[in-house]
Amino acid sequence: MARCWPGTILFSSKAPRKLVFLFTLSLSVTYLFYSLLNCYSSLQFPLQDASDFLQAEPGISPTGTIRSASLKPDTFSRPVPSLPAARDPHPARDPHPARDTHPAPARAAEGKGITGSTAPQSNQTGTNRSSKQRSPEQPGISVSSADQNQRTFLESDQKISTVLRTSRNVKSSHVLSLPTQTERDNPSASSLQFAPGFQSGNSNIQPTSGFPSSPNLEAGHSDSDSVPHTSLEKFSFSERSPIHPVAEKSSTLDSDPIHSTGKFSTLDSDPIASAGGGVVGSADRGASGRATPNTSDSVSDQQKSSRIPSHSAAQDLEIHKVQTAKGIPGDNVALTAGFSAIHASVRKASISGSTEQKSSILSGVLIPQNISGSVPFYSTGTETTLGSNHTIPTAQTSDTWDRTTNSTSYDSPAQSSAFPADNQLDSSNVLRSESANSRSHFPQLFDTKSEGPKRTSETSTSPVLLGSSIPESPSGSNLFPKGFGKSESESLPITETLYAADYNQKDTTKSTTWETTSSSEETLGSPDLEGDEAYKSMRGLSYWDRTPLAVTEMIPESHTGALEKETQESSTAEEELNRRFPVNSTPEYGEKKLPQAIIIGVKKGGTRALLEALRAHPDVRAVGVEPHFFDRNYEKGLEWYRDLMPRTIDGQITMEKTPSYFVTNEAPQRIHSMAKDTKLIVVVRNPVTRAISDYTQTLSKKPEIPTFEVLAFKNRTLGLIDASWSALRIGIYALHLESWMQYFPLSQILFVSGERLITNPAEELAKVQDFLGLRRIITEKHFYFNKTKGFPCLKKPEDTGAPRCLGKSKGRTHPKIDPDVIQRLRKFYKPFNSMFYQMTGEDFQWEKEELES
Ligand SMILES: Nc1ncnc2c1ncn2[C@@H]1O[C@H](COP(=O)(O)OS(=O)(=O)O)[C@@H](OP(=O)(O)O)[C@H]1O
Repeated sequence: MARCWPGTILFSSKAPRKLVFLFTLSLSVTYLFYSLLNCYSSLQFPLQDASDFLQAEPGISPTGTIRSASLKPDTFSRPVPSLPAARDPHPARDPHPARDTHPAPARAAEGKGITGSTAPQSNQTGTNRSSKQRSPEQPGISVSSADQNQRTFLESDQKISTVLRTSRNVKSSHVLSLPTQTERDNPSASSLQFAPGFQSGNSNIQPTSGFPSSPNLEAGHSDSDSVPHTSLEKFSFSERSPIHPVAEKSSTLDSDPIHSTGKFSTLDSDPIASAGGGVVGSADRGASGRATPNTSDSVSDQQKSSRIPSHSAAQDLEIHKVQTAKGIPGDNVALTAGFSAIHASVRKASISGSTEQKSSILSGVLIPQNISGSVPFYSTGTETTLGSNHTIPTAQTSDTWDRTTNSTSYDSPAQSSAFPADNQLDSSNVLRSESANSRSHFPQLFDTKSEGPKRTSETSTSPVLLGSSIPESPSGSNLFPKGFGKSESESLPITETLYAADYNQKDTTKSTTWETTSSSEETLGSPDLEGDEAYKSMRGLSYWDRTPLAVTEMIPESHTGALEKETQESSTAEEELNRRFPVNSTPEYGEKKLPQAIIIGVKKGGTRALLEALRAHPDVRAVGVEPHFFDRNYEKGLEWYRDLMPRTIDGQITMEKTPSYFVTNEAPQRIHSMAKDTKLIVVVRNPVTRAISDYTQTLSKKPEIPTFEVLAFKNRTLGLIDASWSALRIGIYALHLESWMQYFPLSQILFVSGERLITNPAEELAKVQDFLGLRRIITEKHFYFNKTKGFPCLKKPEDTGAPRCLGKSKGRTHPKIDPDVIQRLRKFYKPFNSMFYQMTGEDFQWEKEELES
């Protein structure tokens, strides 16, 4: 050390002392100068603690329960990444850029037809922008947020904070702040303290004036109450309404957040799987009243397990024990509130986060074990098969409007039974779903071309949560699940193994054996139309009836050649009809355009009924079958797609419907890339009924499949719902919607109630016509309720031709499902439904309907 000091050398020389002194002095001064300079630099860039990157965002909540944060402006040299309004967040990066998107704007000037006008033209921050059905003035949940309809992702090396979304009339922000490494290593540290309300099972729920569209909600209640608003000091997302300060005093969810009698709900029981009272009816179609053959649960859980490889029953049991020991019910309220934030966080982490970060985001958020009474458990999961190409060939499909009799009658069969107490829930499914849904945003983790995640060290922690989410101690002393905060290699094997097993075996088995997955029955080229007779009778019907298909509307032979096997087996009735009875009612003029509006979902929601009704509109031209372009046939290119479309003339809009788009990860980006002003319509239906309908469709093709009850559970004994089963997963609408919200403003998406489409089709059609910028031509005069069919059918305004009902593939008799299972599923979906209501600003009243059934 001394040798390095120059003064030592100098002093040992023979130089005069004065010189030596001066030289030493100058060296000292220089040294001092640089030291000071260095010190100054440190003061300028004190990067000691990642939490320093975050600063409270002013003006959100005086109580500080909202932990919205933003980057200190001088922290990074690069600008804070901020998502623009959904209008054009992702400039074209599509392999098939649309050459001619929509000449429709011309029509806008004429005041008819679709235009791009409803796409956000500015960076509006309001949530009810252009939807004619909703106005910004509408009351509803109001949750404070610094940013409306704007997302700001904040990240640092150790903390990720996400401010998420608003919806039409709901201003909200979800903030997720993840623990630092230190916090993870020392879980008992205060850093992972949940806000008092949350920790004690409370959440900062805002009582609101209710949804604008929910006049029938019980007084004093609002579905917004059931929307999970959690407030955590850290590790949380929270929402609160400045206009409902009382919420601070009482803000809890009870087991029935939506229909509880108190002002506020209390999350002190498992909203998903807790004991319920007498139940409540089956999810059978309320309008038909047809016989419902009993399909008893003939396959044991063990049998099912053997068929559906999953994580072991022992693991399930372990979870169960832990939960029981802690008295902790499963909970997906927290999950519901969380998955958006999680989704976004994962997405963000996928861009820049470390592997560990990715892992901690999910497992950390989803397994907050110190939350008494609201601990979600995630066991092993499987990947979903959504968007896969497994379409079961249809032997008896129909999509025509039958000639039937006229009457009006609505039946509403209801059953009830006691719902056994059970505090188990398998939310892993949701997590899997989330993981799956993150695929498109997680390119380095998922190979979207293949069925499973890439087997790289990077991917290993992505499916997260599964194995590593099993709590370490039932005592609650450990705040983190096994593997959390540990090295990647420590926690990885469990995750990797279980995930791989589930993914590669279980779902594949399901999807190939008894799964219809996302496919509906109207795949391009597949026969979903029946009754040539009915069709023949339709020819030449007056304007409001089904627009006769032009010859050009036929699927070109060249197109069908490349279609899937099952779709090649027979042509559609439409094709057949056009072959036999070529019509020239729509001459070969006009041009084929890419669709300006698409019914993107949901499968079994009532999409065919909607499209057929719309096709009665003279300004609508729609391809009769499902092109599946954005999920299965994308590589064929936009010209292929366009060529499928019917010709349109000025003032007409082109439409198609493919319900599986809604659950296809790539679809939002692809449609956005085609035309960002594309209008999207989603017909939604009670997810439980939808699932049964979905199952019924599969059952009609594959009678040998296990019962619904068997398929619905990962482990029925433990009450672990298998949301990886696509029939269930499709119904988590909020999850899927979020993907669309990355690309489209909500004002560009119309949600149609599948239930109201049956009970009041004219009203729904009015909404749709408004949304599409069409004249309100389809009205109640065009519908009648057909008792035989059990559904509304189109009637003729004049005495020509015949009324039309949808074919026999619509309105199948649902099998009778165990009421307990139905109840379990209702509880499972409830928080997701609530979130969906919040996101859309509409209460679809599924819970109310369930109570009444
Ligand atoms: N008017 C009318 N006629 C017949 N059926 C009607 C009608 N309106 C809505 N529905 C409901 O539509 C459900 C089928 O939904 P989809 O057309 O979206 O199914 S598919 O995804 O295209 O296969 C179908 O579901 P199931 O009853 O379970 O078969 C019907 O409930």
